[in-house]
Amino acid sequence: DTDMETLLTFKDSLANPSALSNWNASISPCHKDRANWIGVLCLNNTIWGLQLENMGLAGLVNIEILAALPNLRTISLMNNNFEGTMPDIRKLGALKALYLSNNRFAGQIPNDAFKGMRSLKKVFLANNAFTGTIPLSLTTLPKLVILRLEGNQFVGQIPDFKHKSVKVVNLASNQLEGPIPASLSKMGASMFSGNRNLCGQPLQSCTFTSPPPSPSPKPSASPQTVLSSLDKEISALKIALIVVSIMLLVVIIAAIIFIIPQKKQKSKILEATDLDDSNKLPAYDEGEKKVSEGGGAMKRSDHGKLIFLKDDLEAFDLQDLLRASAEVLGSGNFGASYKAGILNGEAVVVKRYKQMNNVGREDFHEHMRRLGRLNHQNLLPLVAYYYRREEKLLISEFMENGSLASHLHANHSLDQPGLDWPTRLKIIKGVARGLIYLYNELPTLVVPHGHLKSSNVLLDKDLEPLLSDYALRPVINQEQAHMVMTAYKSPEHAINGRISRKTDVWCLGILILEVLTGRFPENYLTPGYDSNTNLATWVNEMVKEKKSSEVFDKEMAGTKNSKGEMINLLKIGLSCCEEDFETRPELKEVVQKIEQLKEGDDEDFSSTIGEVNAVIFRGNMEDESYFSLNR
Ligand SMILES: Nc1ncnc2c1ncn2[C@@H]1O[C@H](COP(=O)(O)OP(=O)(O)OP(=O)(O)O)[C@@H](O)[C@H]1O
Repeated sequence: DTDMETLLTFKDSLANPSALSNWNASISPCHKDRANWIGVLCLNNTIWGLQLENMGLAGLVNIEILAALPNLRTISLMNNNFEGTMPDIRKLGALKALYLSNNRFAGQIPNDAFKGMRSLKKVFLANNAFTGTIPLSLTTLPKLVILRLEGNQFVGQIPDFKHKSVKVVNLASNQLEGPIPASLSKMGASMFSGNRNLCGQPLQSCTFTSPPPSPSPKPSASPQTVLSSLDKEISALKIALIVVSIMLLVVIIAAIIFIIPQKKQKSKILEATDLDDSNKLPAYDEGEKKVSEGGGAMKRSDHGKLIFLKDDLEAFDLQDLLRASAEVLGSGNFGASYKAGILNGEAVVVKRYKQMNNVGREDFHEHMRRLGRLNHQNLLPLVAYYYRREEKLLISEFMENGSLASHLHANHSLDQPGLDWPTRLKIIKGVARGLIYLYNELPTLVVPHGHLKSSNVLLDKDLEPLLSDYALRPVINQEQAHMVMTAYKSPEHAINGRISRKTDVWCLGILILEVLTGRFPENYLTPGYDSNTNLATWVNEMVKEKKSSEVFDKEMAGTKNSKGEMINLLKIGLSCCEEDFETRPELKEVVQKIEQLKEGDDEDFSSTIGEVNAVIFRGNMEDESYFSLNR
């Protein structure tokens, strides 16, 4: 009720709240995790976010009112016409994300406007009319990850950002001048473009017209003074060493008394779940074995708990998992995956993640609960998870048809023929549906999937695709994400140092080309993006060199009468791989186009390959935009 009152007060404070028409007292804003009111994000009957975007809201906004919502973590007012000065947010100390871009906020932001905002990770103030210098309190936010100030009128020098957490600071199109501080020198040059006079890495180095004044020479000291000051320094060093040794001794004694007995208990769990550096449990070394072998001394109470997200599957516990026969499925960027047969005969997959240890326990639980609520036929449901600070286990159902990658790239036989065209199109359609579902359900994530690739598209018994490893970016260590996640292999990350909601579109494009060509995207084998090893570059080159007969996978059957659809899908794939993400289509647009493709009938491909190529050439010649889009 209080939350409702707060929101109604907020609505009344707005000049034209007509878009919030269903905000009224007849129904509460949230029912469990579902929102009854537009733009409200709910969790367990409480409000954790407001997403009032593109609503034509205008006038002044009093964000302070929202401080009465105890669980509010994210506020977005983007793409409206709000005006006035920077809203005062300091009473919302738990806020994690503030999105105010694309409004008409103006004027100088006070230096202490962000003081004490210890949880703030994302600050989007882009494309407003802010003036004056960049507020210093922004530079001291301990958790800041993304700051977007582009398209304002900030003046003066860029201050130094103190915390390593900062990954993106976009300052383009302001009136800033002077040297770029070392803390930001690794960002892409586009982050600083369109300013008055900035210099230093990653832009051109600063040239000073007059050399800085040289310090006045110190009078030289006599040998006696030098020796006596050296003496003093040495005795100060001795004292410091003695103090440090005593402190160390105390710490070691305390460790022996308190910590080691506790550690012994914990290590029993470690014995059960730890892999060595080679990413294999010792018990897994000889293929299929009992996981608990060698760990027989474990008591039931010693195990950590598996936390189940789907009630119907709560049929086993960690001990069952550890006892189960298990088989290594493979080892990816994040860690290894195991297939484990549990008591009721069903198989589950346990995947170990080592790059999730920066995220706090509560944030991790909250994110897992969020993922557990997702429900779509093209998403692999997360069944359960296990939390330990250094390592996490995520448990999902085993998909008997393996991954799309294994179907596309394994050697085919009569028993396991390659996928035919109707099946490949069905898979792409399912992937597109799963993706758009993620986009709709996770509106606040920058990349709702983030790790889309063919080994993360699993196939059920009917070859229906299910996406896996989705929406993990918020819990993956930021400093490792760029090494392991496919989103970070996109051109925009290489060029602009950023990823966006269009980055999954790029990954989808690569996946489409992989499905059509049967070629493995080599660019995923190296860190970062390299246009030379990019599949889209290869396809474009082949078409330009009139070698398009080699573009489509020769093992793809069932292509007769489908050439138009195949070419259309190839074009969709290439448009998704557009390097400039501004001109790349939105996911919604791509999914609509994919949905319109028909699945064709089942005849032999070889007889039509010539025709297909002829149509590709004709299509390209006729469609000017085809090449210009995919230069
Ligand atoms: N639920 C599942 N059912 C069947 N096979 C699976 C399942 N989950 C993963 N696999 C398969 O196990 C293998 C290893 O998967 P894993 O997710 O560990 O690595 P990856 O997808 O290759 O890389 P990354 O760690 O970057 O996601 C892959 O071939 C994958 O397709």
